[in-house]
Amino acid sequence: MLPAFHFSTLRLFLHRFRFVAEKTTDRWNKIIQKAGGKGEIEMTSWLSKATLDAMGETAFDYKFDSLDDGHSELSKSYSNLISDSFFKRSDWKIFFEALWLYLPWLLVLPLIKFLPTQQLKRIRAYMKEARKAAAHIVQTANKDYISGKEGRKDIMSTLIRANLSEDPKTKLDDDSLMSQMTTFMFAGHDTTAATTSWCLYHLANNPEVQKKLRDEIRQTRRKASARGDFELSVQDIESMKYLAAVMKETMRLNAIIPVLQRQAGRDEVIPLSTPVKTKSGDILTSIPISKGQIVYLSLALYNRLKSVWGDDADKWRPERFLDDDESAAKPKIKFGVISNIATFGSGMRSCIGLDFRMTEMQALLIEFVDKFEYAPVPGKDDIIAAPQNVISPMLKSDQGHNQLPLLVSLAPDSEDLNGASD
Ligand code: HEM
Repeated sequence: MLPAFHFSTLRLFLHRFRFVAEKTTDRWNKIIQKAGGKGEIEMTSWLSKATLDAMGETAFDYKFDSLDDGHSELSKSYSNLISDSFFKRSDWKIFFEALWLYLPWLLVLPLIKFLPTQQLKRIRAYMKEARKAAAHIVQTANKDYISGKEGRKDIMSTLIRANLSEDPKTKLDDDSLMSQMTTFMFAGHDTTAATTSWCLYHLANNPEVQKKLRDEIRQTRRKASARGDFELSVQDIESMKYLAAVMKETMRLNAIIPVLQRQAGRDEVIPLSTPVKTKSGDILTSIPISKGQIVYLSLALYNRLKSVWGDDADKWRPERFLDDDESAAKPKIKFGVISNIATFGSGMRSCIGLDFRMTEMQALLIEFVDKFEYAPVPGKDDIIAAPQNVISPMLKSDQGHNQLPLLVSLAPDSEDLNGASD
């Protein structure tokens, strides 16, 4: 899959991410203009729409149109697929589903196609639509390859072309290729939506950081327009160190996949970097693991270890990721795939979508922060981290679904909103 996630492919996506970001701010602008210049916007649902559209545009060259209220069948069947089935379950359904865990898989697997639970019905409807869309992409990419056309640039098409030139023995069949579409949607949509929501949450609660970030964005835009460029280039975006620090600090503090699970392939002894004292007073310097044993790795805990990040590990402070920040944690142990943050896993199964997500979030945040100012909504600021399919913001006083209401108004000296500023 690596060719599909190559940096040169991702560069091509920047203008598509930008398009989605502009469409989102356009919708928000309409809402706040109607509310007299300042309005409440529920961020998680909008970001879920924006990231689904961005995923469609870049990964499959497919228009979900969810920012236009989801006219595509796939978008309708996918919308809130996991969170709905997670929360809208009666006690008997939870009991029924829990029973499966005690049945042999060989018995359960053939039944999954027919079981009438709400969750499985929705997953089956989604799979039907996803397969239709994926089959179309696979056929088009195959045709382009045979006719020697350069073809489409989305991730799936690049993946299909790379696969066609593979050794026939290791090639994926069409069915496996189509399954990748579902993997991308599950792995890359809600994850980015939740992380961007957390980012806006922290910016709303830290107005001085929000202003500093906006200043950096505008300064970079001024430099680009002095060069005669209308849009920011990839290099411009890469040069925005404060934006990167804001994103990294959010990913550190809000690891939206908090725990990974691994199964030991053989008996092993894991050495500990620091000895641990158990409740009975024994000192452990290593942990023995038996073959087949399940090991849980807490990414969220590592990201908040005081021994790694310093005494303010629980505080959101982007400055810790700036090179010139003297007080930034300089950890002795290096872990993960980006700046010692565990959020994307580590090693050969770490997140393949890391650069994709960085580029997407950069494009969204640049647009969002340049155009609007964000603040908590009085009386609706009791935000907690809730375990849904990923860890998302939710109101403590109104639990049941993702929610991040924020007060949104035009940012000072905001331009480019069809004359809507001032
Ligand atoms: C903030 C956003 C994201 C987070 C926090 C995240 C996190 C992770 C983590 C922790 C893993 C490792 C799972 C494991 O080791 O068991 C992973 C794997 C993966 N991610 Fe992401 N991810 C994000 C965005 C994306 C995006 C945007 C895509 C695709 C466009 C993506 C595609 C994948 C895929 C395909 C894998 C499986 C890799 C493998 O098994 O070899 N992710 N992700």
